[in-house]
Amino acid sequence: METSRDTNPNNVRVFCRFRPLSTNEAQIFQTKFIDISSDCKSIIIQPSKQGADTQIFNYDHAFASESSQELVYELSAKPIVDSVMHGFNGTIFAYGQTASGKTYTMMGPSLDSSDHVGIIPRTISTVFSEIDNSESSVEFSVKVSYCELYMEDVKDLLNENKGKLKIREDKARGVYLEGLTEVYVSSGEEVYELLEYGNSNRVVGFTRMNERSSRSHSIFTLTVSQTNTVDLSQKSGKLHLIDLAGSEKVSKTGAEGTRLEEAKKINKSLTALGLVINSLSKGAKGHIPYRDSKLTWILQDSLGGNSLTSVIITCSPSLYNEDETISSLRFGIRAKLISNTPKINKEFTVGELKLLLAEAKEEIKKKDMKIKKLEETLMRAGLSISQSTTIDDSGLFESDTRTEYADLIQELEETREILSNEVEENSKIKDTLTQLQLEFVKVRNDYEKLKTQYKEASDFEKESKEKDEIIEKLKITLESIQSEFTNINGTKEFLENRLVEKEAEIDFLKQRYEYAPRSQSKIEKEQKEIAVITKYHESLNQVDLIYTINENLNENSLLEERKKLAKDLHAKIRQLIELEIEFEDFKERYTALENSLPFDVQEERKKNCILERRLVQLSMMYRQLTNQKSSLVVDKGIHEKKIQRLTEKLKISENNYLKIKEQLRQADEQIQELMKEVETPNTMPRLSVTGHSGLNINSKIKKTMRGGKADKYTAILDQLRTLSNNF
Ligand SMILES: Nc1ncnc2c1ncn2[C@@H]1O[C@H](COP(=O)(O)OP(=O)(O)OP(=O)(O)O)[C@@H](O)[C@H]1O
Repeated sequence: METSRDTNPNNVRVFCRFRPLSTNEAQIFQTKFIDISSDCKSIIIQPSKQGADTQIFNYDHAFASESSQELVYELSAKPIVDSVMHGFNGTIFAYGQTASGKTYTMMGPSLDSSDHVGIIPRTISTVFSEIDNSESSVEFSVKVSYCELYMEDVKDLLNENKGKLKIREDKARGVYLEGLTEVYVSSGEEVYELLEYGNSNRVVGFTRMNERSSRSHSIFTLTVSQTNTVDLSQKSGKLHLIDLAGSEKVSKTGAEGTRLEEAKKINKSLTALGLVINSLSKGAKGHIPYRDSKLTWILQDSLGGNSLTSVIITCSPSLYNEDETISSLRFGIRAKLISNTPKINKEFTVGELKLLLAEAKEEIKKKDMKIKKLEETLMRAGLSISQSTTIDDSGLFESDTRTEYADLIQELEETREILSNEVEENSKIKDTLTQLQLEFVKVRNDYEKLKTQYKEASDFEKESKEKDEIIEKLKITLESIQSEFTNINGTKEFLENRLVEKEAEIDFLKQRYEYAPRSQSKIEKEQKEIAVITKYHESLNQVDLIYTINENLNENSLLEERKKLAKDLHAKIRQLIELEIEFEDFKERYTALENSLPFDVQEERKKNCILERRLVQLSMMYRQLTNQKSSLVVDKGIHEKKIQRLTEKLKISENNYLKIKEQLRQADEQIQELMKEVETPNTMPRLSVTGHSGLNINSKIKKTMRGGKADKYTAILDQLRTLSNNF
């Protein structure tokens, strides 16, 4: 048997995986009957019976026993996971006889060993790492559900109290399970916890072929929704990861009682799956028996619908299982022929809707022109285009042409109606989007305003802090000035006292002078006389000078006058000399008088002089200090007024702070409400779950994540929250 390798990219992709021989098989049925081609695309089965042909099965990839879990994931699952991250639906399921390695492939032998984990845990890691690495403008939300189909009943593995779930179908949601628990998650760890919890609820039992045989089909579903916060476009991808129960020959598994009943149901649903795949592989357009079993009904979209699907056929390499292996390989070949119609599940942006609208308008225009031309042709043929005029009336056309024309008109009318409906629909969507955009702009503006207010508030806070510091400094300066002033006052008082003392001393000294042979006043009087004489002498010298000048000017005419003046001058000089002699005499007498004073009086005089100088200095200091004091008093007044003004400003700013804080709180509330409105999923019913401890399976609250972990919007909210908390 040979199958075509070149298939449509939308076809179900099929992989085949052989597990290693089990211990039993290795001991008893060692013979391997299969080979894998060198390009790992084909399985070659050598005939075990004489005369039979070699069989070749072609797949997208064939994994040998030693293939790693990572390789299986990278080739069979990763491309689908990537597509889900781009808004496509995806399904990955493992199919094969019991104990062929389905659970090993989908889940892995244990969730704890990272090297050996299977497709489901690896998918979870990919999803969260792709979210982390995507654009920060994209907002993600991820929700998971986990259920099993046991004995033809659907059970919620995340809430065992749910009972049997019903399968529903509607246009908007397609096929879904009513009441299935869907949990929003924001990290791989959360999903692992849910997985472990769900796995612990799965029905697993011992059979002769498998110690831990899955007695149910399990469906783990991840829905990744994303919103581009720039153009507001939205898309969401749903990924079903399915571990089917294995078909089994009851004679081999030795199933009895419950195990037998389980085996019957499992085989029945797998037969239904085979029939659906058969119908689809033949390209049947009509009825596909999806509803013949719950398994095929649930998988309706994954098989021939809006989904990218990978099937991994798991097989035993042992000759003991030859029939089952060949049967599984055939199933895979049929599945490979199924063509799906995957499409991105996205909401249009305004720009895209505008484009669609423009295209629709263009189409209408073309059709209108066609109609017009046809009408003109009719007119030229002498027909009017009134309601009553029919082609039959004219009798001008052959019946074929009439029918064609009528069909065309009909088609045009229908197209026009469809297009106008579309235009109407588009304009409604456009309005909604415009409305949403306006709301978004409003929220953004509000945020900008708040940001500005916050900035102003912080500036004001900074300014106030600076002012507070200045006030503090001024207070300290004032205090030091006041203490300096007090010191100066003390010094001033001390100096005043000293002055009084010194004045008393001077008085005392003055009294002592009275006993001297010549009093101080007399000395002063003599000094004054000496000064007068010196002045007079100087004036005489001046007159002499003038006289000399005049003499040079007019020697002859003033001769007489000169003689007279010379005479006067001589007389005055004589007088001066006499006065000088007398002055010298006075001086001598004064010195003698001073020398004749007793020693202590002389000392007292010297002291007196020093004290007088000190007194002058102190008086000057006192005057300076008084001036300083008065300027300090003025400064103090100014500073006090400044402090008063700043205190008033501070009060005003405190009030402003309180107002801004209140505004921020209100804005935060508004944003929270807005976000709740935007985020609340309106399609999924809210579930109330009870009975689990520790595990948050009640999480119907959407947890949004930003690509690149640079969550701007959340950051804004956090900023606002912190801001309001900080106040
Ligand atoms: N590729 C593999 N490498 C090593 N061991 C494997 C591999 N595949 C399966 N096994 C082992 O084979 C045994 C059966 O595997 P598994 O339980 O996955 O089969 P199954 O198809 O899920 O069976 P069932 O349909 O009964 O649930 C397990 O012990 C498993 O560890």
